[in-house]
Formats: sequence, structure tokens, C-alpha cells
Amino acid sequence: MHVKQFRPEEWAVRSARLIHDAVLAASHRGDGCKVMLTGGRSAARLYLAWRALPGFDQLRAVEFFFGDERCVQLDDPESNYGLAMRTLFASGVPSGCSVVRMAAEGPDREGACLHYEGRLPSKIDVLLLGVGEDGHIASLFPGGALLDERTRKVAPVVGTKAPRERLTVTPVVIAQASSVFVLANGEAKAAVFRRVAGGADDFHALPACLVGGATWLLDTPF
Ligand SMILES: O=C1O[C@H](COP(=O)(O)O)[C@@H](O)[C@H](O)[C@H]1O
Repeated sequence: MHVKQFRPEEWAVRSARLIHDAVLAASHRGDGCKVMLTGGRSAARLYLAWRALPGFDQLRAVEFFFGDERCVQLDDPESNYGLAMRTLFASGVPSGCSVVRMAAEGPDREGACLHYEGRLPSKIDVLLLGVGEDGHIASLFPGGALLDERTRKVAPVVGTKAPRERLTVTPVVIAQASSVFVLANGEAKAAVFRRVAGGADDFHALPACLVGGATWLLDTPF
């Protein structure tokens, strides 16, 4: 695993540059780039800084997906899609790029998962993940049955953090991602990093162990 620790006041812009460069590199290697976004407070800081980078508006052929979504209406402050639209895409989606959201607000959650699974590419180039203080990533919570899912790519879940009803990608999608960045602000998230690095936990107890090869972006000494 890799770790970068930036000073808190620099964390967002330095992390945004790293992620932007990873998106550009993937775009140059192939035909466009598939990015999977996350929700959460660290993500909100990152998205504001990324949008402000000079090159953000020049991104082309980037498809943005989401790793999880809370089952709330689009205008609910808890919506991960809403968060991205208020921050990363507040000035619009760059020309030639697209955003594919999880439609988690309706009653047919199984149908929404199947539909979203059909939209997913075979591989995500750049996967962004927040991490909970309990070690959850996407909406894969400690002890959850989906941690052992090996077939479905997207599934409904009832988590332990409000809002509890969510849709999430499964470890199948996470395992296929090329570059993974974990956004981890604050001491509680640095503590999760220490546990993952220590190697004593397994992914059932600490889902963040699923992304041991990721680059962790910390703003607190570890
Ligand atoms: O519930 C969620 O939380 C995590 C982390 O959020 P944070 O506010 O502690 O940074 C996030 O990764 C996930 O996408 C989100 O749905």
C-alpha cells in the first residue's frame, strides 16, 4: 500500500492534483477514463479543490460513476450524487464527459442495482473511496454479507450508518479497479490506516483491508 500525508491546509489541492494526474494518465493509455466517485466529508473537500484545478474543465471522455448511494431523494443533503453536483460539478460537467448515477431514490432497489450494473464498464480506471471510522468503504460495512459477494457488482444494503438504506458496489468492482485512492481526513481515519497497515485485521472486520494496494491520502500523522 502507498500513503501520502499532506498538511491539512494542503490536503485537498495536493490530493486533487494526484487524482487529476491519474485520470489524465488513464485517458492517455486508453480510450477515455472511467472514474468512480465516493461520498463523504473528505470527498467534499477534494471535489471543491479538483474542480478549481486549471485542467478540470479540459477533461474529455471521462465517465464518472458512483461507488455507493444513500436511498434518499436527489435534493437530500445526504445524496452522494447531490454532493458531487454541488461541488465537483457545480460549474457543470466538463464537455464530452458524463455522469452515471445510482438511482437509489425509488422503491425498486433491486431493479436500480441491475440497471446500474448494466451501465458499469468492465473495469474502473480510477476508484475514489472515502473510509468510515469503522473501516467501511463504499457502503460495505464491517460484518456485512456483501463483503463475501463474488458475483453481483451492485447490491442493496442496510448499513450501520445513517441513512442506513443504500446501494453499493461490491468487492467484485473494487477488485477490478486499476488505481484506488482512499480519502482519509482526521485522526480516526489515520487510525483505520494504521490498522490496515498493521495487517492484524481481515476485511470482514475492517472492509478497508480490501484495498491494501491503494494510495491512502491522509491529512494527519500516521
Ligand atoms: O457513508 C459514507 O461514508 C463514507 C465516508 O464518509 P466521511 O464523511 O466519513 O468522509 C463514504 O466513503 C461513503 O461513500 C459514504 O456513503
